[in-house]
Amino acid sequence: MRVLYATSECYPLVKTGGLADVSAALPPALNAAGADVRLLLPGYPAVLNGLSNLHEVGDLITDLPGCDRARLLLGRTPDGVLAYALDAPSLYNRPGNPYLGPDGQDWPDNAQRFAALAWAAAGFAAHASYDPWWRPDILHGHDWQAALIPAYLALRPDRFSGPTRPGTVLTIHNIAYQGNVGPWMLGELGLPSSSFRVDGVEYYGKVGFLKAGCYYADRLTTVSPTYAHEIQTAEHGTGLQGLLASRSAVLSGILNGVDYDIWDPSRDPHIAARYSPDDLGGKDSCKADLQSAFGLERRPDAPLAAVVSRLTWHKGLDLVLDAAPQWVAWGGQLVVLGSGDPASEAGFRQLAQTHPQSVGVRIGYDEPLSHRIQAGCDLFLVPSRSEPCGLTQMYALKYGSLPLVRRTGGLADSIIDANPAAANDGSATGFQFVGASVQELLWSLRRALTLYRKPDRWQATQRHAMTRDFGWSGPAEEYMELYRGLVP
Ligand SMILES: Nc1ncnc2c1ncn2[C@@H]1O[C@H](COP(=O)(O)OP(=O)(O)O[C@H]2O[C@H](CO)[C@@H](O)[C@H](O)[C@H]2O)[C@@H](O)[C@H]1O
Repeated sequence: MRVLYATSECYPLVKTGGLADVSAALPPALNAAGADVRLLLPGYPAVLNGLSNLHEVGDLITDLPGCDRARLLLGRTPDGVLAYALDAPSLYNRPGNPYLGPDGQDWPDNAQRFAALAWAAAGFAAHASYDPWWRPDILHGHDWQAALIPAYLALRPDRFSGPTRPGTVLTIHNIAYQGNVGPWMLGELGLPSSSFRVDGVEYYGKVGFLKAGCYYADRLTTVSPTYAHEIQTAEHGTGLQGLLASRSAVLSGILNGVDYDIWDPSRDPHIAARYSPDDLGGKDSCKADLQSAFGLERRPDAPLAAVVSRLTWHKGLDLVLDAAPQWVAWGGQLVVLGSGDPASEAGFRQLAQTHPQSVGVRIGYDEPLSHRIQAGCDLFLVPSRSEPCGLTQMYALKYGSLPLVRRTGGLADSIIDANPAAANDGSATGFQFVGASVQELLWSLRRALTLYRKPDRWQATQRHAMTRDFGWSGPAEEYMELYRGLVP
């Protein structure tokens, strides 16, 4: 089973969020399950510099949207997965964030940049010249950046028909990001004007990349079963709910996994002391390390809650901001690592200034610090309004930092609330709340505090959380089954 896995980010080469973690971990897991997966990545400087043994394959590509000359290079990721880099300097040779310019705004040509990625992926279906030695059976695109792949196959048979048509899969990691552009872009994107209709690429008067993918892909997946259901509703579907409901027979939710080579407190090089379910002692040192890193009062008995997140509205962190004064009044501490919405950044900065002994805030992106936070906190907060899967709550389980989450998407599917029934039979792994309100968040913080004040029961819950298996082998099997359904 040859799978071309087209994605706009992959850890550790380029990462802005969870998509990068999945793109790094799922392909090796699929390869271990018997597939032959190769990545296709935009040739950002970090990708060209980070892939080893990079060499040119195939002919020059001269028909990409928005770019007249590009090369395909093949190399290996640090995890050993083969990866094609689409070397199109006019589109990708820019430093920093893959989507945003130095002014913090989207690059104005993002539509062309990611249409080109999809175009190159679709080209593998037709052109033996792309890589004479390797033709994919499946084209698997991720998020809006790769969502035009199935649209190109369907709408441009003049360019993209080959001896056999590969199956197409589109995975939605977050439906909130859709890639919508004005209809005047159709020609530049290589889409026929006849496709600008509701049963095509049109989406509320615009060209919708994600919409087009949802319409044309053979299979649609998203990253948790609950989110697969939620995106068919008006509350979460962001306008695509009708289309997705009409395609529910080919839509499924496969929960993401965790790469335990990277996220495991018994061998994490970033944390102050190693620990495991059998010996939790090191976690106290990690907590002390975290308190001093954020200049907080060194109180071993203070319940320390933490957030590591992009600061966007859908992550629900305004609720944390509003609940924090009460949490501090209860004796709690809080550390926050994140960046994003300027108002949210300012709010957290202000909170830390008001409570310097109890609240520490770091605005920015810091991978090693995120490990120290996972290890050093007691409670890990993910109060998202919507959360397709969420990875940090699963990392927190492994680090014995009990997740406190809103019951939505993958948070609902991965955390078992410490309600009386679950607490009695020992199955609880964290805390959930339902309504996106400060009152509900505070109520579950209070429940967490009550459990925290019973160290034996708290530690039993930690141990249970730490031994849950959210590795990638199960999800990889589910993707394999899906692929098999597409290959005759
Ligand atoms: N300031 C910071 N410093 C360091 N590290 C930071 C950071 N901010 C975030 N991170 C890291 O980025 C990743 C975030 O992953 P998530 O799954 O929580 O969210 P994201 O919304 O980006 O991903 C989308 O895609 C993923 C993958 O499918 C889904 O799980 C998710 O629900 C969906 O919204 C984690 O590895 C986290 O540690």
